Amino acid sequence: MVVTPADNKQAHELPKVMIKVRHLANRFGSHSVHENLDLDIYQGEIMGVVGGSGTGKSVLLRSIVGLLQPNEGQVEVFGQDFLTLSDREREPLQARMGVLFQKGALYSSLTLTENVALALIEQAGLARGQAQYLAKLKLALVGLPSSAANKYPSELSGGMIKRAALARALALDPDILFLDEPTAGLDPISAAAFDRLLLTLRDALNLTVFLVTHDLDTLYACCDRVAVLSQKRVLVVDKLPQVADFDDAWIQDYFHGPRGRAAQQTASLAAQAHTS
Ligand SMILES: Nc1ncnc2c1ncn2[C@@H]1O[C@H](COP(=O)(O)OP(=O)(O)OP(=O)(O)O)[C@@H](O)[C@H]1O
Repeated sequence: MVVTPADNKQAHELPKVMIKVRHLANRFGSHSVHENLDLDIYQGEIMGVVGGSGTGKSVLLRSIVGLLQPNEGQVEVFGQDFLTLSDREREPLQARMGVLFQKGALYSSLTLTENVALALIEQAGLARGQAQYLAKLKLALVGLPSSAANKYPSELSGGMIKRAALARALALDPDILFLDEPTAGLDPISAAAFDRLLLTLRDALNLTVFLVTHDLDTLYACCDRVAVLSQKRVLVVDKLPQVADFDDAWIQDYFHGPRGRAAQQTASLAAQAHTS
């Protein structure tokens, strides 16, 4: 059973913090992207990270997973001060984090099985045969038919490629999954199917999910809480209705513009259908 922050509160227990970011600053030359950014992510939650283009959502993701050294601040993951660890100390923790990058980036010259197996060979040191066997299980886990396993990315639809990239992110059985725009470029039906898959996997695998998205339907369908990046920091982090009520021009446009209203209506209809 997944223990959500809400369940934990009911049990009068504090939720376990999986990612703790404090006073983070990221600057590129004279361009300051983050200053004094704080964020906590709890075990088992899906945290949606939104914000205008260029507000630093991907930079935040890269700072947390250790691909970018911030200029200032602390990043604790699994209770460990990530930025002060040596590469050797950090590697086993990084193996517990799966990442699906914005551009999906599967190797075009490898089949789906080979793409997923590569992570198991390179990062877990598995023999090729074992890695390919496990890779096929991961592809099945994300709902790909066995006939897709030996295909190349160019032979597949966008939705199938996203699923394969997700299988690769899950290759090492991570505790935290980072997704950068996983539904970008998908048609609405494939995007909704991806959202359902994410919820199922979160529950089945007890994942904590850091989800960068512009997709309002995904926010309504999947996220336990939402963090809005603006003004170089997390302007607000809360459950979606509270965030949508926050007094800020970008937030009001985003959540209460035509697309925001449509996403909210879809979510209410889905909730009604679920309860009737
Ligand atoms: N390696 C880098 N060198 C210089 N500038 C960078 C680098 N990486 C990111 N930036 C800049 O940091 C800012 C934030 O980039 P980031 O990709 O995190 O934005 P984002 O919020 O994810 O945007 P989008 O929603 O458009 O994907 C941008 O202005 C970008 O140009």
